Amino acid sequence: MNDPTPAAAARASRPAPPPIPLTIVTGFLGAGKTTLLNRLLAAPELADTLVLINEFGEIGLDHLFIEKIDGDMVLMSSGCVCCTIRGDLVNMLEDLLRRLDNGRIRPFKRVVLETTGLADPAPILHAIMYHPYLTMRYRLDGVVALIDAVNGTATLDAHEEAVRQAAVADRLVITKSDLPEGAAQLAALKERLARLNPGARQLDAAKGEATPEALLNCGLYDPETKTPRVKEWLNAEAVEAAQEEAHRHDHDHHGHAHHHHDANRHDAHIRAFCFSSDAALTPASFDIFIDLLRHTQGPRMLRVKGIVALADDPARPVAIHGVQHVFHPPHRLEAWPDGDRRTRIVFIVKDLDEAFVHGLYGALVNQPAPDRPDAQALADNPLAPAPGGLLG
Ligand SMILES: Nc1nc2c(ncn2[C@@H]2O[C@H](COP(=O)(O)OP(=O)(O)OP(=O)(O)O)[C@@H](O)[C@H]2O)c(=O)[nH]1
Repeated sequence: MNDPTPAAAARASRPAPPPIPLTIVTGFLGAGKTTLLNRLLAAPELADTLVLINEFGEIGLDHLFIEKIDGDMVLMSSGCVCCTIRGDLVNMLEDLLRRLDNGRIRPFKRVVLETTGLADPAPILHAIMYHPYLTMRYRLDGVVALIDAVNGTATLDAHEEAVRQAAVADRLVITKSDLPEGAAQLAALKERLARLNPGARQLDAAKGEATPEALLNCGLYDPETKTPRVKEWLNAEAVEAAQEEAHRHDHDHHGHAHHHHDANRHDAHIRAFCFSSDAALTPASFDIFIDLLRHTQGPRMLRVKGIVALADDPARPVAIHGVQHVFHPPHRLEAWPDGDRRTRIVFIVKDLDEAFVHGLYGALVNQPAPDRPDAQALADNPLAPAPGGLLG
């Protein structure tokens, strides 16, 4: 229906605003996405950038680690953007446009979406590329996939999501080649990535090659430039989206809308949990906690990140980052990033039981599990060291 008011007429006569470039930053768990974003957001080219961060698991911590943000930031947690909250991503992108048009948020010139490390990028690309309104207002500027040189080869062997992330990318950013373990695998990794995605430029983050100029303005995302497998994935998404639409239509028709949710898209063994505690560890117990987790559970811990209160300086927590068996040196923060002063650690694990972590932490802060004495909790705990190990 035509709206005859002068305001509507003025709106209608305004030229359509240029589409807003949208960059997707993906890469497996712990590959270095937040680290790269922090560096990029400090650059003048990224002024007025709106950052969307999607986290896997109930409690997101990434926003605490983003140091400098010129634009706004929206955290989407409790689900992975590629599956459970795919509809939410579309709604959010539409909602941001409404707010922008109504002047209810600070204008932004660019959007960067950081996916979860477990995201399959195909449904995200599909949602953005084939949505009639979003394609008018956003210009998919490119997909940047990060690959960690230390864990990259093993991750590509074990996780199809990582293969897909690398295969759909316009830019492949290799991180951690500065670490000896990463440098040793670099040549083979680069060769593998070139086979997987011959059209994508490879950039070495440690050599300073992942600059805004190299990563932004990749041009409109074009699946035609990708290998045939990528096109297959995107087509599969088109079929699934059509099925979802039909399914939704059926349900709406019968008066009960139903949100389709493919919970099995990720490996059923992978899950996320957030551990929190009011009790502070001593620095020595903290070292033991990390060593025990690393040595006994390394391969099961896909990603560990958190902020930990230490008894020697509880006002300055320690940030920890673990990626499989590799724990990056923890660093002291100058202050707590928000009002919550509890130790909070997010674990993304494969076949690791949350109760083990609680038991170990409890034992180290002298808070044994209620049904077991302290030593017993440690001895029963699969995290407990083997005889002759650190505590053995
Ligand atoms: N040595 C080295 N460390 C790096 C590099 N890039 C990232 N890191 C470290 O790797 C760890 C994980 O980095 P993040 O940026 O949090 O990784 P992420 O991909 O955002 O992690 P998730 O959001 O959990 O998937 C941190 O300790 C970083 O300091 C690099 O190029 N070299």
